[in-house]
Amino acid sequence: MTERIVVGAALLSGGRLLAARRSAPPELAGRWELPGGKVEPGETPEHALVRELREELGVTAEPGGRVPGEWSLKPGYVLQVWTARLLAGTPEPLEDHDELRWLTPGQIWDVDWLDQDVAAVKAVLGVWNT
Ligand SMILES: Nc1nc2c([nH]c(=O)n2[C@H]2C[C@H](O)[C@@H](COP(=O)(O)OP(=O)(O)OP(=O)(O)O)O2)c(=O)[nH]1
Repeated sequence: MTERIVVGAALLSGGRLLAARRSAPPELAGRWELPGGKVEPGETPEHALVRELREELGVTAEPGGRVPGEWSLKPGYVLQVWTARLLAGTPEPLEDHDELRWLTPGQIWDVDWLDQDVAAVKAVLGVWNT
C-alpha cells in the first residue's frame, strides 16, 4: 500500500519557527505540530503546503527546500517537511489549531510536540540557518 504524505511546514521568519497547537482530534489536541496537512491526490507536496497554510493560517507562503527525512505517523501516513517563508499575511489559528507560537532555536523544546514530530523538528534544527 502506498503511504499518504502529510506535509509539514517549517515556517521560518526572523530567526523563529512557527509551532501550532492542535485543537482536534481529542487524542492530538493540546500537542504541538508543524502546520500542514494531507497531500490530496494529484497534488504536489509543495502545492499542498501552500494550500494548507492558506486554509489553516490565512497566509501566503512560499516553499523552500525539503528537510531530509520522512517520519511515520499513524498507519498509512508519513510526514515530510519543507521549509517555507511568509510572503503575505500574519498567521492566525483559523482551522485545526488554537494557539500559535514563534520559537527561537533555544525555545524549540518549550512546547509539547507530538511524539511523532520530535524527530522531524530535530531535522529542521539541523538545516536551520538563523
Ligand atoms: N499537519 C500536521 N499533521 C500532523 C503532524 N504530525 C502528525 O502526526 N500529524 C497528523 C495529524 C493528522 O492525523 C494528520 C494530518 O491531517 P490534518 O488533519 O492536519 O490534515 P488535513 O487538513 O488535510 O485534514 P482533513 O480534514 O482534510 O483530513 O497527520 C504535523 O506535524 N503536521
